[in-house]
Amino acid sequence: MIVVKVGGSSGIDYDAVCVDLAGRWKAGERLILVHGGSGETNRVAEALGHPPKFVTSPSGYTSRFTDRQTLEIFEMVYCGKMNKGLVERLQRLGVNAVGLSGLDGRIFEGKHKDSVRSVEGGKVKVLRGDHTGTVERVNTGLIELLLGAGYLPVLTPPAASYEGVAINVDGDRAAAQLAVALRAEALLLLSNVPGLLRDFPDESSLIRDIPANDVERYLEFAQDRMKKKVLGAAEAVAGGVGRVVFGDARAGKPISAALSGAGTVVS
Ligand SMILES: Nc1ncnc2c1ncn2[C@@H]1O[C@H](COP(=O)(O)OP(=O)(O)OP(=O)(O)O)[C@@H](O)[C@H]1O
Repeated sequence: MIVVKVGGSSGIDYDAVCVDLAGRWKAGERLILVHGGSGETNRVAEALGHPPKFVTSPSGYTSRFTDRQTLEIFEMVYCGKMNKGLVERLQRLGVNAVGLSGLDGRIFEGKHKDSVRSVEGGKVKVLRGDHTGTVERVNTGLIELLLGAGYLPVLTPPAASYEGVAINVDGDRAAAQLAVALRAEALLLLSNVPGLLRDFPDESSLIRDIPANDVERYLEFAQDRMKKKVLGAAEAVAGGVGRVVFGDARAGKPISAALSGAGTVVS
């Protein structure tokens, strides 16, 4: 089993990802697609007059402050436009894909965090009314049912809280938990960069290999949202996933390239 997570930043070639995915699926490989949608969510939120608000925690992690209205916009984009766009591409390529969010069948579950600490102007503020959390549990029953019946699952945040509330969760870490739960042989985190760069945005500074027992040390090279990918990779390899690759989804055959060693390989 291979878990492929494709991001939602600008420049990603979703046609290239789906053509590659469809080819491998039809050849008999079992794969699951997880996706993001941050770039499009930002555009739609601006257009709807509710611009995105990002907060940086005292430990340096950036996240989207998700009030109820933001959550609804997030769902429109992630579960609507992005998810159905990918399912449609796969259907046109002859793959019977099924798109679901983590809320459906409680595929992704975690604790609801209602407040977040944010560093603003050198001071730490507590913001309430946040609909976020982290995936702690993956319920694989529905996924196994779909895979067993020949469907390719296309999954997206949000997740379900233990009380059944929709929560915005990081897609990379959700994909990592999924890969662990399914005992996947590989997790591919594909985005609009060649991999983890030692000196972002200099693409010639690509880090080619990271030893599985030393992933967290590489957090120092990751800025803002890349930190979550490094954290997800650490969680996946600690949970028994054989290999995590940070790969490029901007062109070519992104999945095949990542599986044949392009990008940053954590193993
Ligand atoms: N050291 C680094 N190497 C590579 N990219 C980095 C680094 N530090 C920060 N980044 C940023 O991380 C981004 C990738 O993370 P991001 O979460 O935005 O992507 P995504 O997975 O495509 O999106 P989504 O959240 O929608 O799934 C890159 O576009 C880049 O701007």
